[in-house]
Amino acid sequence: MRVDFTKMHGLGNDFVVIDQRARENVHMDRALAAALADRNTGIGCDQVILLEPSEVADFRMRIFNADGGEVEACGNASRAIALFHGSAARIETGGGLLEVTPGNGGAAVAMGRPRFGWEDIPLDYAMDTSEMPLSWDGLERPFAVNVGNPHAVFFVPAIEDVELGSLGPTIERDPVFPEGVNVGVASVASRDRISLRVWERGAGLTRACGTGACAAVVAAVERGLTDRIVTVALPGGELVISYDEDGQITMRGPASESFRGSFDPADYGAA
Ligand SMILES: N[C@H](CCC[C@H](N)C(=O)O)C(=O)O
Repeated sequence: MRVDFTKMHGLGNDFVVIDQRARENVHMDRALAAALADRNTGIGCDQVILLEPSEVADFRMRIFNADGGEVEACGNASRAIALFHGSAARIETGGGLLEVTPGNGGAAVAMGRPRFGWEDIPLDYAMDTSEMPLSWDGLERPFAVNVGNPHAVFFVPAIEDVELGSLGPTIERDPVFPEGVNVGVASVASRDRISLRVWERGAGLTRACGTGACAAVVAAVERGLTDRIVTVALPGGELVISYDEDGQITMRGPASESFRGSFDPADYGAA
């Protein structure tokens, strides 16, 4: 039986969305997610997003990276799903409960509060997460934070000068990050503007990373580099992140539907 999907993106970070809230049409696993995400032999995307019923929210969003790994959070997909759903909703994710509000060609997402403890990131051993005493070929002393998923944020003078395509995977897979990590390189342009590139865990370089933008703003505010409302310029476009006095993160930005289609799981070796 063919399975319907909707192709969506947030600033070029793209998704295959499969709505299984009414019934399960296909059993998603690592192999099928990676096969669907493959840009040569599959549909092609950075993440596969599954919608399912939830006991604690309006519905549940499951996130599978292009490598097939299931993870806890995806900021850009949260906005895409808000648009897809079409009205305000509470969404259950592995990283916690999100509140989404669609509008103005995108959505606002209440992402919850960041966590800073070394075991929350997680890291392999105790250290100061606000300035990890480590370096990787000149990239050094990142701010580590969990915003539903783990991020290491490096502040640099010029993000385009960083060889993120080679340094990203090295850092992502460093044993100090037992669950891997998303790697952001950020430059602070002013008290309300940051430029950012992200090597995503399980997906590589993407056009945008919503949780990466949240992590970069939290890091910048905690280090006193910016005010609490910041425009983050990513390769695919801009997001506005606020990180308020009581620690709540809100992300605002666009989301789009690209096209709708269907696939036969048997073509991907699935039942
Ligand atoms: N690669 C991330 C998941 C997708 C995050 C990104 N696409 C976003 O918009 O937040 C991780 O493994 O935690």
